Amino acid sequence: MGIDLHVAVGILQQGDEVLITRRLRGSHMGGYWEFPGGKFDGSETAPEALARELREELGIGIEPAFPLIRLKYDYPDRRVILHVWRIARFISTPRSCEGQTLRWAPIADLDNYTFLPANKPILTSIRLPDRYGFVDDESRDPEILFRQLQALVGQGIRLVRLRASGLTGADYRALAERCVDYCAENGVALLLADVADTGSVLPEAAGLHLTARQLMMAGKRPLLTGAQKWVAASCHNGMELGHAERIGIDFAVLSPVLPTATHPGMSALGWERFSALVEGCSLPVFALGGMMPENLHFAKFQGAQGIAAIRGFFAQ
Ligand SMILES: Nc1nc2c([nH]c(=O)n2[C@H]2C[C@H](O)[C@@H](COP(=O)(O)OP(=O)(O)OP(=O)(O)O)O2)c(=O)[nH]1
Ligand SMILES: [Mg+2]
Repeated sequence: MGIDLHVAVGILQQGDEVLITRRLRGSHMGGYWEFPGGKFDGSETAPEALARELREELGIGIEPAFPLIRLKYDYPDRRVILHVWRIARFISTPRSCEGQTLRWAPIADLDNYTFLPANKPILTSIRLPDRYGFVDDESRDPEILFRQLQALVGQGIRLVRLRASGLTGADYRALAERCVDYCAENGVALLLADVADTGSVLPEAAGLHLTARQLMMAGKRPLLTGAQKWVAASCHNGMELGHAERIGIDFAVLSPVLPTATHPGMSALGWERFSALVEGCSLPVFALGGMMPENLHFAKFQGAQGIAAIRGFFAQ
């Protein structure tokens, strides 16, 4: 395949709506919906290409916020590398400068549009928050675990993994039932631990989070019934990330990024390695291991969707 085609893509959001555009018939992949943007010119950086493309296509001036996701996709005739950025602010009202259809679409309705086939991870990334909290205590006490969930939700966390490694079978299921109800009332997406343990609770939850071991044993993405479920996976290296991507996992958590008190013996990846691994993977990836709220902004510039933590969200 020819050279890699670098493309800058901008996500403009107002309230619950994002700006989508429809590719002109006659262009590469004409008729599909996409996000505004276009190819890098010469030695432009992503923010430079984005500023120029959005001026040309929408007639607006922009201030980029941070990189949301970077991904690679092979079309039959070309490989594209999409550099997707969130836009912090824009000046003047976006209008169609090239005859393309523009629409402010509610994020909840994006599945109703036929997007370019490369865009699936972008849609996941837009829907995901930038903080992922784990309920994870060695404790076997469901009360303690439930209070951990309440505390995470109290911190504004809207995506939670119910790991509860000390509980199995009916005990885990009973806790999961309680947590699913609480999360539904509070607008929180709850990911459960294991299909075997969750049974009838699973359709009520937002999805599943697989351990690295479960991931590597899975020959395909677990099929979940119900509207728009997520399957996430824990990864520690490029092989696991690659497998997650191949079997259609929606997003990953990569760890340990920094040394942690909970896994003192384990050697940390460090940000440089984290960044390189994320660059080789086209899924949204959360950074886990020693994460504190103040790491969030930096993590995004290292390619992360955001940060995941067990205790870090409660640091003083
Ligand atoms: N703008 C944009 N391009 C995308 C998205 N997803 C995706 O696969 N692409 C691909 C399609 C195209 O092959 C490539 C963008 O190239 P393009 O032809 O639109 O580039 P451009 O805006 O500079 O257009 P032109 O100057 O060639 O007319 O990236 C997306 O969401 N937005
Ligand atoms: Mg374009």
